[in-house]
Amino acid sequence: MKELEERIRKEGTVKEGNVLKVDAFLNHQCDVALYDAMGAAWAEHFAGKNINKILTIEASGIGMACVAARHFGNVPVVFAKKAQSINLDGDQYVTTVYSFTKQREFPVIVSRKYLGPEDHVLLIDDFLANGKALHGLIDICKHAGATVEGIGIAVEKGFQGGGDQLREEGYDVDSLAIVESMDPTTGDIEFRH
Ligand SMILES: O=P(O)(O)OC[C@H]1O[C@H](OP(=O)(O)OP(=O)(O)O)[C@H](O)[C@@H]1O
Ligand SMILES: O=c1[nH]c(=O)c2nc[nH]c2[nH]1
Repeated sequence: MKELEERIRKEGTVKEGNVLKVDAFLNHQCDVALYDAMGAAWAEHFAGKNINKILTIEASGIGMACVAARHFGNVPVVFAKKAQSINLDGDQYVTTVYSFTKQREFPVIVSRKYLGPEDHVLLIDDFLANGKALHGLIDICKHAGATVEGIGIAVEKGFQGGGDQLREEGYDVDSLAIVESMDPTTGDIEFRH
């Protein structure tokens, strides 16, 4: 998606440790018009798929998933929680995911009330790096008997391999920008086309 690539080039910064910082518009300060264009792009890619729910993971996926839902007939958005809470009741699907930015494992929790065998799910997230978060969400869908219809990602870091692994596993992954390489010394970013 040209608009997203341009924003990454203009406002993104490359940090040591394979970190691309895009918090000026994507995952701290949120450009809602950009989110809307991203939602439209995913809706075009997944047109014809019977999607009745969007599943994401806190925190950064939530905003863009909610805006994207407007392009999928206002389907409900469920976000997996990364901590137990007294506000979470009843039966839950639970798995564990290693967080790329926080560098530790988190429980990933979805209430059984909000995901089941009747669900045809679009997974959405801001970043796809090693694929840990997505595999956690897929794991939860498997436990729930839900069908994963596709995966919509804003920024995939192609060089970390998580996206290609998911494609090899047969998932339809639509990443709106795929970073093929990035250099923290020069700040250069190359995209895959
Ligand atoms: O493909 P992966 O290697 O799993 O990396 C991608 C995940 O990393 C980030 O989550 P993180 O837990 O780092 O932070 P967040 O709270 O900002 O969503 C991002 O939001 C994705 O969920
Ligand atoms: O802001 C972010 N930048 C990244 O490079 C990244 N990788 C996973 N999750 C990420 N979030």
